[in-house]
Amino acid sequence: MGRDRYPKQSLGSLYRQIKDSRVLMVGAGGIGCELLKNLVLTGFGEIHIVDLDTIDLSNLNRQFLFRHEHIKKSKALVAKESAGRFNPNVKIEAHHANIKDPQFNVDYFKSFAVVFNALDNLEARRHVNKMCLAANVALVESGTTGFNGQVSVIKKGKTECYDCTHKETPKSFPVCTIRSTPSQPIHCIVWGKSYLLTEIFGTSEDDSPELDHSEDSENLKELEKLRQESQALKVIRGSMGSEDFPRLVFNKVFKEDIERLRSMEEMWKTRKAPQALDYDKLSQEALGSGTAIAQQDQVTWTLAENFSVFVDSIRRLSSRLEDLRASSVTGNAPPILSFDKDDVDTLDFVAATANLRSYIFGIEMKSKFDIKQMAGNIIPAIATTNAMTAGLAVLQGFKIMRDELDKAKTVFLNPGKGLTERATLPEPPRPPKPDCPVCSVAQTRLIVDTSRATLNDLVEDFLKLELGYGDEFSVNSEAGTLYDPELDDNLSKKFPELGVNGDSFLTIIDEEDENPRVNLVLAISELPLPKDSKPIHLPEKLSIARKPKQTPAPSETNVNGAVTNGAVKRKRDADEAELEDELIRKRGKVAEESSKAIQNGDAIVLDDSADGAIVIDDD
Ligand SMILES: Nc1ncnc2c1ncn2[C@@H]1O[C@H](COP(=O)(O)OP(=O)(O)OP(=O)(O)O)[C@@H](O)[C@H]1O
Ligand SMILES: [Zn+2]
Repeated sequence: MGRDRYPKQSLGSLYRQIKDSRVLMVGAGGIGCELLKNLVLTGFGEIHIVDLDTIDLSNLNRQFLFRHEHIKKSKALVAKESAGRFNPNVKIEAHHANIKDPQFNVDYFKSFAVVFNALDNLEARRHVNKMCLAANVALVESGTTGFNGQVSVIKKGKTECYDCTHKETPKSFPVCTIRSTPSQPIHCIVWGKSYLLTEIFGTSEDDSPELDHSEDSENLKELEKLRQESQALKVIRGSMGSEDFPRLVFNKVFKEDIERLRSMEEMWKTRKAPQALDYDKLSQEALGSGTAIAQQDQVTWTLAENFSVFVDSIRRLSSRLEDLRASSVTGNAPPILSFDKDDVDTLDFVAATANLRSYIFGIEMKSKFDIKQMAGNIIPAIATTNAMTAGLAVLQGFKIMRDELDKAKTVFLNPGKGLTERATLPEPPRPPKPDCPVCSVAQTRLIVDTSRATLNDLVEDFLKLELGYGDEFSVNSEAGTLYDPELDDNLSKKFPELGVNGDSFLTIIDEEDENPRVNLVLAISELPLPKDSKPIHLPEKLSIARKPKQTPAPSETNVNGAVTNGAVKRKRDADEAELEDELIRKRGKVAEESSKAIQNGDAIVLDDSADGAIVIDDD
């Protein structure tokens, strides 16, 4: 019996089309492994995989294409090797690379019938969304968080794009809460991870997205003191590797800094004052506890045990950094160590220092296991959710292949009532938002001879003279604003000096009060043009619509309960808000509506406890 008998039977005429198609899968992690297996077994003729990461021990419980011997190898390459065995008729091409690399340009995206996202971060999802819009290729976007999953179809001009809806920014904490007045375990964990670890073994706390500096101006005096404390810690870094190093760090952060804080009586009128710790006393108490305790990650360590793990982990990290420094090449950036939830040395350090600080402030101490979840912002990944989501993604892929976009669905997967029942809630995709800055735009490719073209050529010659823009507009790259009526310093600069190269995108925002045009997105292609011609050339006809008149958008409540008004400029660009926040926002609605869907007989996935069969009815 041929391996393609069943796919042929169930897919009918679509089978041939699928066999001749080329699809792209971005991300080969939890969803990606399941998705690749589905694509290969369905018989998609050519599958490209892009993933930048290598395999980690913690991936193995659910990323079933990987085995222990694959740890540290490329996910994309191993996924190709493992899944290729399921169906040798399928051609798989694997790239161990970032999807944002310039080799994956608009033409590359154009070469696929469908793009499947199996990513885990907002930034990469936004990028693929933008590339698929530019290439006019359909994208199946998917994501999971614990028991919740979501699949949606994105097609230029037909459906909402990834950026049409607001994505929440990750949670950050005011600096003073973290550095001076912690009140919850998470505050101490962020302190251990984003302040102490980075100050001693990394660069500087200022880079951390978890620290919110927006209230800085209200606390200038305290912040000045905190800056001095950081400076003093930097001096202590100089004795890294010495026998005394753990004591020096300990006395600084768990004694002197705490005593200074405690002396600020105003601060402790309404809060419990912190209590400094004593190194010698704790080392006496810790004599019997040893370092093996660090392996017990489900129990809450005693104060003395936390002390032992602190001393041991700071020594482990110090010698690692010393070794890295000894082998680093002069001229390169000095080596640093940064937090990784799967790096046991950094995790032990963060767990122990967070707990010591919690003790000082009278906050509950936590187990290393709990700290790992909190420090890594981890919601456990559920293999079954990934598998179901990947299955739903392929079903949507079929509709795209059949050119039946009108039948495509945004599907929410969520835990139904109880543990055994699961349900999906399909909705028709929403239309594109007329004011979306990403998809409701005019878009074109622009050929630029970057060896000659200056920003002035673009602004004066191309935008004003050729396209008829007035005086009020701005030119923006991914790095920020390059030009607006108040910012003309860059006009004489050539494109590469502004960080704009082939396959960069520029967005032109018309800021005229009267009847402004929609945003214009220019996909730059680098090409030498004849010397006697202009250095910027528009290869295709372009028409730019006017922005729809603003009607005040209804207020909506975000995850954190803050009310935002859709008419106000959206807060954009956070690295890892991911799909999760959207899912959390929708979770309440899904739970409520899925029970309605059950009553109405709409599409549903039910785990039938009688015979274990799972029925997926997606239409
Ligand atoms: N810009 C990018 N280019 C290519 N691949 C990416 C990019 N960003 C993320 N990925 C990949 O997307 C995949 C997402 O998979 P998943 O959510 O299962 O994460 P993971 O890192 O495998 O697991 P976990 O984060 O739960 O430990 C990862 O393999 C990751 O390397
Ligand atoms: Zn959009």
